[in-house]
Amino acid sequence: MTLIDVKDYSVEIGRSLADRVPPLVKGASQVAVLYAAPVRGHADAVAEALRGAGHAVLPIEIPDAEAGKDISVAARCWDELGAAAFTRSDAVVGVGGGAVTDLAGFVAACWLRGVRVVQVPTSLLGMVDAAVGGKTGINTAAGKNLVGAFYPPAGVVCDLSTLDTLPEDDLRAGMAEVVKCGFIADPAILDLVEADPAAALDPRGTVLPELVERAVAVKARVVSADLRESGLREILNYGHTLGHAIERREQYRWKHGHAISVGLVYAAALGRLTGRLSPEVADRHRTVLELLGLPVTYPADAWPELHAAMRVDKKARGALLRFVVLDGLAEPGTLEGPSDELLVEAYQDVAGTSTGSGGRSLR
Ligand SMILES: NC(=O)c1ccc[n+]([C@@H]2O[C@H](COP(=O)([O-])OP(=O)(O)OC[C@H]3O[C@@H](n4cnc5c(N)ncnc54)[C@H](O)[C@@H]3O)[C@@H](O)[C@H]2O)c1
Ligand SMILES: O=C(O)C(=O)C[C@@H](O)[C@H](O)[C@H](O)COP(=O)(O)O
Ligand SMILES: [Zn+2]
Repeated sequence: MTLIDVKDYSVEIGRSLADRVPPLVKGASQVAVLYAAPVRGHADAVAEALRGAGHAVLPIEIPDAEAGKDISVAARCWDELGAAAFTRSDAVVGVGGGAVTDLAGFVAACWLRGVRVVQVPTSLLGMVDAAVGGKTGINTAAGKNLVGAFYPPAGVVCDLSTLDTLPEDDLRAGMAEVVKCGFIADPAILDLVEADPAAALDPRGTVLPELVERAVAVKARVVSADLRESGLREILNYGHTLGHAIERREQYRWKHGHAISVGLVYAAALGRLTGRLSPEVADRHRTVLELLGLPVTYPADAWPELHAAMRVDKKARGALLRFVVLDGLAEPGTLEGPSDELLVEAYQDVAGTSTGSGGRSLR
């Protein structure tokens, strides 16, 4: 097992780790286990380990994927905690993909103004990103993750054996966030993917665990330095300004990682067109993502809707849009208040209508 420390807690990475959960909820009489139907088996294993350690378990099944990140679902969880007389010494455990861990963290952050939460991510994306770092929340009609709290977990248990049941499409989607970490901080990730994309996607091989560890290390370093996103943490949002707009336009039926994949190509185009990023590194975004079978294009006629949706991005300041861009490999920076002309030009890379502007500078 590998341990990666975040400021006040650790991320444990290994196989068959259900028994690592009980020590993290020590002192709790009751433990609510939140999960969605596709991971019921994994949640049962965690519940069994908790019962074995003497805890009373309150299983709460929530709707799958983005349908779970809804205020009505959070309210139902709070009703169940209330009915069970859940106290401040009790604990919540989220078992599932990023949607479950985001919701579980939010439920725990608000109940009695904060009870312990332990995250047990079962998707690749949950392990390398969603369950680590304390961003919790739900979606609203206005956009993605617009209501939430920074609420760090008491611990994160990444049981790699759960990935054996993860659908391949979701495994690929998680790789978008891994690749993001490669571009913003750890280019060895990109080298590993390019050397053998099939190995990178094999949950029983040795490459995927290394990618998980590297991506978690990037996230751990960043959130340890800036939990509340007052500066450095914004780099983890690389590719997300357009990505979240796509998710909203698709009414959350697109996988988060798929939307972020397209968003990464867009962010790379912004870097290239402002003369900050070389055409080679910008192109590398598309090639790495394509090697992993991830989407890199989106319809041209969607632009007006996407542009409007980007206005509620959390990095925006008033009417000023702000993007994370690269000044080189592993050199993230900020692009503030880009012109509409630049935004449209960059979108042509995504819409497949680019006229091949190469390294041309456009500010
Ligand atoms: N809080 C953060 O910092 C952060 C970071 C990145 C993403 N997110 C959020 O995470 C969500 C995306 O997470 P995701 O990609 O895990 O999607 P998801 O939670 O929707 O899971 C994808 C699908 O895989 C299923 N699944 C998960 N693990 C499984 C397993 N081991 N076996 C079988 N099926 C399994 C889920 O039930 C779901 O159907 C988005 O809501 C995104 O906004 C949050
Ligand atoms: O941890 C972060 O910070 C991130 O930005 C990680 C992202 O991958 C993640 O999707 C996050 O939920 C997006 O946050 P948001 O604040 O833009 O909603
Ligand atoms: Zn993300």
